[in-house]
Amino acid sequence: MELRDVGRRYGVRGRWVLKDVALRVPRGTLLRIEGGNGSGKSTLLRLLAGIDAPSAGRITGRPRTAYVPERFPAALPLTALGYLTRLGRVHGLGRRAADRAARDWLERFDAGRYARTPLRELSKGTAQKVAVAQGLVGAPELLVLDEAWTGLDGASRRVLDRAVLERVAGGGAVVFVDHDPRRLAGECGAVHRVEGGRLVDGSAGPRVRTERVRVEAEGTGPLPERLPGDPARERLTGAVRLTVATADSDALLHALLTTAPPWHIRSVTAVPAPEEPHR
Ligand SMILES: Nc1ncnc2c1ncn2[C@@H]1O[C@H](COP(=O)(O)OP(=O)(O)OP(=O)(O)O)[C@@H](O)[C@H]1O
Repeated sequence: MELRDVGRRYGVRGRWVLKDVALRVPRGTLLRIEGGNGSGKSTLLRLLAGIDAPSAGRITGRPRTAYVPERFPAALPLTALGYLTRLGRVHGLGRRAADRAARDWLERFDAGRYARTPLRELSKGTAQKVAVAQGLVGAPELLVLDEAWTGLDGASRRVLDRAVLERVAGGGAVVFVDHDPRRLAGECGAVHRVEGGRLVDGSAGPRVRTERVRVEAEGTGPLPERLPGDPARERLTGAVRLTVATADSDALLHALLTTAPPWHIRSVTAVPAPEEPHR
């Protein structure tokens, strides 16, 4: 697939969120997209996924694509298995093959016992497993992952890491955004950074200096007293800001999303080392 001079703005007079983006996504490659908050990463992923169209430029050679969005539409009136089986059918699998693939992926994510559970009754962690499984069930030629690891437990994150590498080894392309700069580090064919609406080579950028992650979250219940990574806490209006070492950020997000009642994640920002505030 190839993007040529691609631009995207929301509204005819809106500012260009992306401009003159040129990108080739060859088969068998793993591509990381990075960039600051609101820089346009999700916009680029939606264009790559084909669920949004560019305002300028062209996208050619689209392969069979699956997309795991930042937020999963869990309100569909389907069970986990019913949903995954349908997605498998959409990707061209026969009824039995789709059923088998759906069950396999639920098992791999240790969620087989929720096969018959309606999507809207799933916990946040299990819903995220289903969200990720729907991207994998049809073995797509292009897989687009927007923060897909967030909300998964440690074992499931490793399952997803492996699944991504399997897709790439099988000739598929995977493009992802993740707040953890170590995610599949060393495995990426290329790292690109969205900066000022342009796509630039990101491999030597702030990524390597990132040591901490700042999470802003809001919730109706109390914040758990013990949180992974013992984050620095800062109260905001109606929210809390937590800063932890990058190594602890996944565990922190998982703890916030799975506490009862769950906390809602407002934003996740990588904090480059030179800007690190005093704790
Ligand atoms: N549907 C939309 N309508 C209007 N503006 C939008 C829309 N989607 C995104 N934007 C704007 O486009 C810009 C880029 O947003 P985008 O979500 O792509 O950034 P991002 O890098 O993924 O951000 P984050 O890291 O916070 O997820 C932001 O200013 C955002 O407000």
